[in-house]
Amino acid sequence: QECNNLQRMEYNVGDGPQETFVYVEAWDRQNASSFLGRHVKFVNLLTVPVELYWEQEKKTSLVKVLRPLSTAGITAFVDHVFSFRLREVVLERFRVRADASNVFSIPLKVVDRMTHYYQLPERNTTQQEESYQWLTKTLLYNDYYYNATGRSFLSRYGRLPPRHFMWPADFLGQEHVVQNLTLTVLSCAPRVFEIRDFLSSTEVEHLWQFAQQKKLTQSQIGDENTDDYASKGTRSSYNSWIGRHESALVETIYRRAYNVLQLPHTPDVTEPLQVVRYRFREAYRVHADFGYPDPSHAEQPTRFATLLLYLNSVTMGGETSFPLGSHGDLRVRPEAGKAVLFYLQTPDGNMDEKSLHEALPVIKGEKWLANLWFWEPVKDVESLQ
Ligand SMILES: O=C(O)CCC(=O)C(=O)O
Ligand SMILES: [Fe+2]
Repeated sequence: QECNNLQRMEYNVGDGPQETFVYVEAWDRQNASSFLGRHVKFVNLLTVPVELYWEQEKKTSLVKVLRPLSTAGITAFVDHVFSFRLREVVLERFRVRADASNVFSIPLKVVDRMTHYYQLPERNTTQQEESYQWLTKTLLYNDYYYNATGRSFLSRYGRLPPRHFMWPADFLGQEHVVQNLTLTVLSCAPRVFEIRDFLSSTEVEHLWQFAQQKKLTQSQIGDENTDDYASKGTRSSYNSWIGRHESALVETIYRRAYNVLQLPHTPDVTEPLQVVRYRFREAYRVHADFGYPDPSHAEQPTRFATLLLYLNSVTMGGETSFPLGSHGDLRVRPEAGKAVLFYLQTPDGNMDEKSLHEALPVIKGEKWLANLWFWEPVKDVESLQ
């Protein structure tokens, strides 16, 4: 049974009627997830920074500052209320919904009137004008997209479908053999695969030794403009980075990873290996690995897939969890040498909001793992907002 389909969709975002193919899950979710975390996307259409606050009954806290004409995302929980503020003035309030598109923009419809009212600078460069056009078209497109697919459109309008190959995930337990490794489907949407013995015990040992020599530093999350909603307590691990050319063995692992994803070796679309150590109770709360590039960037580069490499077996806790897995909450147990591949995009060029995942707290011993991230279509870490 095909569980992922492309379906024709007609739309009009102001350039006349158009049609395209969008990704739909032709899949009957057997255990609809009761998980209440959602990816929430924010769009700032103004030419000034706007503050995003989390509104609780007794206190409000700054989550992040949205740059002018930009997009940002967080993982939030159903029924939480946020506000956009400009110079302390609440412009808009909104609530995270379980079954709606959680894409919120400021202002909703009246950008030019607002600009006038608040005496904000007008869009005065071609780049600003271009970003504004892309962002408004993206918002219009999201209405069509959500109606057709039940998912939010998290990419920028006009982003091409991935040029990279994607392994199909048609049913649970489906296997793909590449060289002498087997990818086994653990979830159809998001597409998650387990690869046993991806690393030999020698390689595990080598990576581990390598990581010991590096100075581990407290893990950062992608955005520095955050406070407690998004960052405090979200990631408590320590990590370091290993470049692919730092040792011949690491280079071999990179080559194998490219083969497993069926990608050409050039251009290099990977980041350095990020080695992570979790101690007792350390965790990484539910998050997405993709980011939001500048809307005026033609290529829209962002992360495409994550390959997790487990460097030890954890006896209690420390599982990687995919709470929106196609067959309910999926928990992968860390086992030395095992890898997990999951895609962050869908075949139509959208970001996969169901790829949210979490590193559960370690209950016994330590957990060591390496992240290997692939970008699409090119690697451009600087482009993320
Ligand atoms: O530790 C894990 O199991 C997952 C790590 C992760 O999601 C990340 O570092 O982005
Ligand atoms: Fe992650």
